[in-house]
Amino acid sequence: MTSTKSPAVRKVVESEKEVAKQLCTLVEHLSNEAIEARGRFTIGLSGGSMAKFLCGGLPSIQTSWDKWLLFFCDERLVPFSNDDSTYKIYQAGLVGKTPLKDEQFVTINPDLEVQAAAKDYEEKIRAKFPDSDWPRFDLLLLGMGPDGHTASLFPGHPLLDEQSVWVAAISDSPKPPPCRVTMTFPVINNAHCCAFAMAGEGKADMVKRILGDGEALPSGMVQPTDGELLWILDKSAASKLSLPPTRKECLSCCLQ
Ligand SMILES: O=C1O[C@H](COP(=O)(O)O)[C@@H](O)[C@H](O)[C@H]1O
Repeated sequence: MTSTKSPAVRKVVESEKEVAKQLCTLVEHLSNEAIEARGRFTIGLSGGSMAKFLCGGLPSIQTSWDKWLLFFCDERLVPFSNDDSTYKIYQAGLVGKTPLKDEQFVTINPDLEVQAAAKDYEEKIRAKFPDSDWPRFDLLLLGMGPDGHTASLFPGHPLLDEQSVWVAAISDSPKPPPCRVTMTFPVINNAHCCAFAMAGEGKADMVKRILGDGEALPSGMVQPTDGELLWILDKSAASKLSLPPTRKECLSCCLQ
């Protein structure tokens, strides 16, 4: 990994619908770029509102779907039949509605206990990134909780300092369900691109604390060392930022 950090590109749009549209345009652009450059597209998904943005818009994009490999930035350790399962949401929202097949999702094994599930998930990722010290995902899509958490990396939690594993187990998540697995910061910050997307007034205070005041909360610790960082916000989520600039020279091609 190199040590240059990219400044965040902030894109502020009118509405939640526009956030989803911008996000799906970004995914389309980066998937085609990655497939052309590296022959495949490796994307990490998040749960919560991110799943709604993507499941609505991705079915209409133009991409070589058979070249996609989909991972989870974090996943809740519950059966795939449980409504808390992030895989369940994407499976229902994308398989059958796009040409994506179940086999293209790299999923956790929800039958394992949490430490074993993290180890197993790391091995599955390692198999797709052989001979790598750290995996280099094309795109990691991240959400931000009201406490500033991202993936399953929560404020004040010892996992924020985890530097040795690709995937960590958490059994005391402050947000239910308590048992989850999560990518760690060295993995997240080694991606070609990390993108946050969010909408609504409920995100505004935390957006200001992180992007405006620079507080070192987990979402603010997403700083790719040699990649792009993008925050797509609607007007309400950006409403407490005094000046929401967009750095036009970067990623502008796909975010008009
Ligand atoms: O629990 C989780 O929360 C975050 C944020 O969710 P949101 O609905 O506020 O966007 C999500 O990114 C993460 O994947 C999930 O496990």
